[in-house]
Amino acid sequence: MTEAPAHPAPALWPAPYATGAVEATVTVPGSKSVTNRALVLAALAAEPGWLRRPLRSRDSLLMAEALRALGVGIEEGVGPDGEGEAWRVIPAGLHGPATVDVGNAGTVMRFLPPVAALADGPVRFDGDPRSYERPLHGVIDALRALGARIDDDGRGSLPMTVHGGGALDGGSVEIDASSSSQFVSALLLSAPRFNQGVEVRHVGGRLPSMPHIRMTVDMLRAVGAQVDEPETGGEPNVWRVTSSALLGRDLVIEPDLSNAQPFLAAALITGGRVTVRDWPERTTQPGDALRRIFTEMGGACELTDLGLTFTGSGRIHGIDVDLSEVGELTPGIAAVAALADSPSTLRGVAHLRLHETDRLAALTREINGLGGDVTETEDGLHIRPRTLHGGVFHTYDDHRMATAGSIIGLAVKGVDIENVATTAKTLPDFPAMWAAMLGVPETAGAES
Ligand SMILES: O=C(O)C1=C[C@@H](OP(=O)(O)O)[C@@H](O)[C@H](O)C1
Ligand SMILES: C=C(OP(=O)(O)O)C(=O)O
Repeated sequence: MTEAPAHPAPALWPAPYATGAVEATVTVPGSKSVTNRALVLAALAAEPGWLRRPLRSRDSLLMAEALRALGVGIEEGVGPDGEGEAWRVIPAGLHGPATVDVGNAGTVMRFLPPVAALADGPVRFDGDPRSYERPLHGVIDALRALGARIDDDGRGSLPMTVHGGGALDGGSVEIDASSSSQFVSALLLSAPRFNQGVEVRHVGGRLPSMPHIRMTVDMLRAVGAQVDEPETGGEPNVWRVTSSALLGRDLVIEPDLSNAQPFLAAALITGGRVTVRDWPERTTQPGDALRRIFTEMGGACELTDLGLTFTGSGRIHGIDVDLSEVGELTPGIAAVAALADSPSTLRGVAHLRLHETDRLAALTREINGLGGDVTETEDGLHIRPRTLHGGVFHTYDDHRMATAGSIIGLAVKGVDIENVATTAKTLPDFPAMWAAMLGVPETAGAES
């Protein structure tokens, strides 16, 4: 985690305080994880495809821009049925030289180097300062073992150049993906285009974010790839993808259930009722676990034809929970836990120290800055609820820190979120959506 910036003065957004029970119905934009996988798979397909209701945010636009730089056609417009936004993806030969800005998007920095290895020239990868600190060695080492040439000046991280050779051998590789499941997803997504496909064997400590690997496998199968994996009878910690052509599909992107979290939390915290439209009946998104986790923290949910309705009970309970599978939900759960009637222990998320910021340190510092009592453990947080007071909640360029602070602001007067605009990484309209949920005017400071 970088120090909270002292100069220039950060833009502050007064987080709206909820004066009563929140009653709202919300449409949450498309999933970042599904959109960015769909873009990669469509770009590697043998025929054009459609993405309907894609997420339009910093992370997905960086992915689209990078694929365009490699020669892929991506036309943004409305779908053939005239309903909502749809992007047409037209695969083409992948060309270098090209440059890719990954921003601070894990999906872009991990999923695209294998695609770049298939290009016919050098592809330079660079990004935000934080992207230099996020682990990438799993992808770099694996690609080298599979036949790619990569110049990273020996750092094992960004910036780097992938010298695409027009094709990649592929084959068997061992990786330690305990610091990010995205290493596995990255290799699997491009593997149908490797000459020999791939066999990825994870050999390190516990693999986090398993639902995201399931999402990768499901989406590969949906475009015709043949995948063997542990959960359908394969060897533990081994994934195999066969070399094959991929279909161009017409895919409707699910709403981002992790970005639904603050809205469901609003119902939980205020004893209100919030419906998130179009919640999928079946999904690999980790956000689906909120149904169980938030119910345990106080409240009830119901899945109907309209979506998921969560009703708060007026009480918020602490929770002892392993979040290893659903790490990206941790900031929002920590925020709710800080307002609960009993302590919480959040476990299994040591790898969050390598996310957009060191999320364990950032949550501890910012909740304690409002009068909270949070301690870091080896693999998570221990949160003892205290009466909180207003103050500045710093976000460290982390979208989920901004939404976590906003959750606390619903119950605590005078919380100012520094740089709420960082939510643009995955949810650019967050301040307006939050104000609309509460029926209040959008406040200043949100636009900078
Ligand atoms: O594959 C994906 O789309 C993601 C995987 C997870 O990464 P880690 O396994 O690095 O936590 C998750 O936290 C991230 O938000 C999105
Ligand atoms: C960890 C996250 O993002 P990324 O895809 O950049 O890893 C996240 O969105 O919580």
